[in-house]
Amino acid sequence: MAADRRILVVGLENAGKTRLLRTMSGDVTNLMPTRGCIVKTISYEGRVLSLLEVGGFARSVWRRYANADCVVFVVDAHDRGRIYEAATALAQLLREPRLAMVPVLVLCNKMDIFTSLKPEVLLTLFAPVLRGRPSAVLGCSAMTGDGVPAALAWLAIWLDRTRPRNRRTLFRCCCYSLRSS
Ligand SMILES: Nc1nc2c(ncn2[C@@H]2O[C@H](COP(=O)(O)OP(=O)(O)OP(=O)(O)O)[C@@H](O)[C@H]2O)c(=O)[nH]1
Ligand SMILES: [Mg+2]
Repeated sequence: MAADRRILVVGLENAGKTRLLRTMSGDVTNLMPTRGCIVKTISYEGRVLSLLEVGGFARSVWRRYANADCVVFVVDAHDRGRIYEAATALAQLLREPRLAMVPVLVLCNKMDIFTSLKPEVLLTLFAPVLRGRPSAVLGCSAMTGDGVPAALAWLAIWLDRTRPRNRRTLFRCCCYSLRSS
């Protein structure tokens, strides 16, 4: 089996990260805010993707998990009052040197709610944060699954173009976080 590729999934509390991972893996159990982190491993067209969610409440430790091949940043596009906070949080994370040039996918979640901000609007806010690296800003609904296949397809393209990183510390950090949360 192919070596797994590791994707760091972060975003503010309530953005929909756990729902997204569950939609990707076909798990429909109840949601709770994530304390520490969650790992979901899925198969996608011959690839093994390990998706590591670090909860929004654990924002101060996101960068401990920077040894990833790709970053997915989930935004609650319906929560207009926290959009700037979300962009600032991503900008702070991407100052981490280990994330230089790592592909970043911004997922504008909750597109099933018609008053949510559209990806085109959020693009203007996130573009300066993403400048100089492979990136995309896409809409999705973790609730209905709309946009999730396109997100996976984008990740697959960029993972195939980049070599796996040396990430021996990723799961050690993860165990530490689970013990300490
Ligand atoms: N309408 C709608 N609600 C969503 C969507 N995605 C998530 N939610 C809801 O938003 C709430 C938070 O979802 P979670 O997946 O737990 O959010 P999270 O980003 O993992 O939050 P933390 O673990 O606290 O960082 C839940 O009530 C979800 O059902 C979506 O696409 N549309
Ligand atoms: Mg969560």
